[in-house]
Amino acid sequence: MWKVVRFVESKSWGWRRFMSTAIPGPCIVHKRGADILHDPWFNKDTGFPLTERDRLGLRGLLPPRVISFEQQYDRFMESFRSLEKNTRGQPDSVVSLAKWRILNRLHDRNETLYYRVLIDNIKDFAPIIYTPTVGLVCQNYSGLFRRPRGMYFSAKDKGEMMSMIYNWPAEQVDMIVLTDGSRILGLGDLGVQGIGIPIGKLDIYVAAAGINPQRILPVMLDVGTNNQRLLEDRLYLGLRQPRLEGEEYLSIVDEFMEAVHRRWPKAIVQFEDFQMKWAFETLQRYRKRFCMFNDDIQGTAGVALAGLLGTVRAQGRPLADFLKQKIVVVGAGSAGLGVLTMAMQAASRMAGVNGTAANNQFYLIDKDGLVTKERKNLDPAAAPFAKDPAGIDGLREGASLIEVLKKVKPDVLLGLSGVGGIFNEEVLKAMKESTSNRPAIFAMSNPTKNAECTAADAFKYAGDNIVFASGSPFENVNLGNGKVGYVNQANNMYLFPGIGLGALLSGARFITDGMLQAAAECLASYITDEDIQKGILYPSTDSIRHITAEVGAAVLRAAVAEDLAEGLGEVGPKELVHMSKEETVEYVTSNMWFPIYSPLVHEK
Ligand SMILES: NC(=O)C1=CN([C@@H]2O[C@H](COP(=O)(O)OP(=O)(O)OC[C@H]3O[C@@H](n4cnc5c(N)ncnc54)[C@H](O)[C@@H]3O)[C@@H](O)[C@H]2O)C=CC1
Ligand SMILES: CC(=O)C(=O)O
Ligand SMILES: [Mg+2]
Repeated sequence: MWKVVRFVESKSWGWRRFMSTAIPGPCIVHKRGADILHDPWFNKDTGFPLTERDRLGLRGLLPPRVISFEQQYDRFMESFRSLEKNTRGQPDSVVSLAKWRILNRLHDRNETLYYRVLIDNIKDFAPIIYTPTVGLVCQNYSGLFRRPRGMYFSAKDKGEMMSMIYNWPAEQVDMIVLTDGSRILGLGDLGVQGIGIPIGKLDIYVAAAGINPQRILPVMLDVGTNNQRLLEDRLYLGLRQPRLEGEEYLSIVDEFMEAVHRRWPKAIVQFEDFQMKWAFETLQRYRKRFCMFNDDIQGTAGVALAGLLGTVRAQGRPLADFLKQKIVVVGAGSAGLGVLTMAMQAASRMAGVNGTAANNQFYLIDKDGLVTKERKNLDPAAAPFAKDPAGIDGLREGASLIEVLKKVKPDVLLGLSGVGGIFNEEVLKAMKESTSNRPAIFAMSNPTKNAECTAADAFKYAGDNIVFASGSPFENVNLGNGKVGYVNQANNMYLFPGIGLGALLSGARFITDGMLQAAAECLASYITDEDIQKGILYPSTDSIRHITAEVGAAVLRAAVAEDLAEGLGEVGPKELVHMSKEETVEYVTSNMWFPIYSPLVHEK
C-alpha cells in the first residue's frame, strides 16, 4: 500500500510541512528520447505524463498508458512480497541475494522510485542494502557485477586522478564515501569488491539524510589486495597485485583527496572500512585539511557512547554514574579504540579530570587477551587503555576474556572484534554474575555471522534483565510469560548521516570533536525514560529521517558555536547564528531531498 499517510502521521513535522506544500520544481535535463529512459536519475518508466512524452521525444517509446507513481510503487512492493513468498524455505543467502537483486534492478532503472520504496520501508530494506546482506554482496561482487556504480581509482591511475575526477557526470557532489576495501565489515580484505559498502552507506545517506542521489559518489581506491583467494579468482575485477604499503599507499590517497577537493571543495568525505593502521593514519593526516571523518572510528564511537549512557539510565541510575560503570571492550581495532577514546573523553568531562585519569573503569581485550602496559609492541592508540598489572588484582597481561569477566564482573561487555560467537555460553553466563542490576551486552560486529553472540543466546544465558544491542539486526526475543527481550541495533547508521548532513550545511572546513560529541549527545538524549526502562536504547530505524534531522542540527549548531560554520548557498554564517534550535532542525529538514517525480525540462 502507498504510504503517504505514514509520513503525515509520523513525528517528523518537517516532512508534514514538506508534504503539504511541496510542488516539485522543474528539473533541467540535457537529454532527450531513449537516453532519458536509460538514465535512472531521470527515468520515470511508464510514469511520464503525455505532455512530457511530447516535450522529450518519448512518444512511442513507451506503452501508451500512463501509470501513476503510486501505482508503480504498489506494483514494485507486490513483486517484492511475492518474491518473499516464492523464496520461503530456501537458504538465507539465496533469499537475501534475490531480494538485493530486485532492489538493485530498480536502483539501476529508476532512482526516484527506488529511494521512495527505500525510505518508506527502511526497516525492512536496510538489512538488504546495508548490513548484513551488503556483506554477502561484497563477497560475491565480481560475480554479481552487471553495471558500474560510483568511481574506481586504482594504483594504475597515479598521476591521472585530477583529470579522472572530471569524468564523473554530476556537476556537484556533496557526499563521498571512500574505501580501500581492506577491512570490509568483519569479513576482512575484499579488495575492489568492497565498493558495495560505499554504495550501501550512501543509500542510507539518501534515505536518512535526504542527500540528493545525484550528488553522492561511492568511491573505491583499489591499491591491490592481500586476499589470496581473490588474487587467484579469474573473475576478480580488481588489480591483481598485493596492496601498496607505506608512502606509495599514502601518495594514492593524497592524490585522490586533492582531486576531490579541487573539483568539489565543499564535499564531505567519509572514510569507511579501512584497516586499522590506515584508518588512524589517514584520519590524523586529513582531518585538519579536509572536511572528512572516519565512520568506523568516530561514527561508531558516538553510537556506542549513546548506548553506554542509555545503559546507565536503564539501570535507573543518574548519568553521573557512568563514571562507576566497569566496561570491558573486546576488540582493539579502529572501532574498539574509537569507542574507548570517546567514552574516556565523556568520562573525563563528567569527572572534570584530564583524559587518562578517568581510565580505571575500562578494560581492553584483543586477540592476545587483556591489554596491559606490559604488552610488547603496545600500539600507541591502545596505550591510554592499557592496564597497569599492579592495579588489577590477579589479572595478568594477556588474561583471557573469561578471566577478566570473572574478576571484574563488569556492567558492560562490548564486542567490536569481528569474531562471530566469541561471547559463548560461558562468557554470557559470566555476565550473569555482573555486579550490575542490568548488565549490558553489545555484540556490535558485522555482519550477522560475525556478531559476538546472537540475541537469543544473550537473553538465554545472561538473563532476562540484560540490555542487548547488536551491530546487525536481530528479531526481538520472546522471553515467555508475555515478556520481550528488546534488541537494539547499535550501528553507526544512527549517526553518520547526521554528521555528514550537519557538516555539509554548516559549510565548516573540517569536522571537530565538538561536532561529533554533539551528534552523540543528541542521539543519547533522543530516547524517553519510558522506552529506556524497557531496554530500548536507540529509536526504531523507522524514524531514521527524524533522528538524522536532529543529529544534523546538533552538528550544525556545534559548528556554529565553534565559529567554524561558513554556511552553504544563500544561508551564510549570519543566518545560521540566529537560528534557534527548532529553526535549525527545520532548516536541516527542509534541505532533505525527497523522491517525487519532477517535471523534466529539456535544455540543450
Ligand atoms: N556496529 C557498528 O556500527 C560497527 C561495527 N564494526 C564492526 O567491528 C568489527 C571490528 O572492526 P575494526 O575495529 O575496524 O576491525 P580491526 O580489524 O581494526 O580490529 C579488530 C580487533 O579485534 C581483535 N580481535 C581479533 N580476534 C579476537 C579475539 N579472538 N578475541 C579478542 N579480540 C580479538 C583484534 O586484535 C583487533 O584488535 C567488524 O566486525 C566491524 O564490522 C565496526 C564499525 C562500526
Ligand atoms: C557498520 C560499519 O561501519 C562496519 O561494520 O564497519
Ligand atoms: Mg564500517
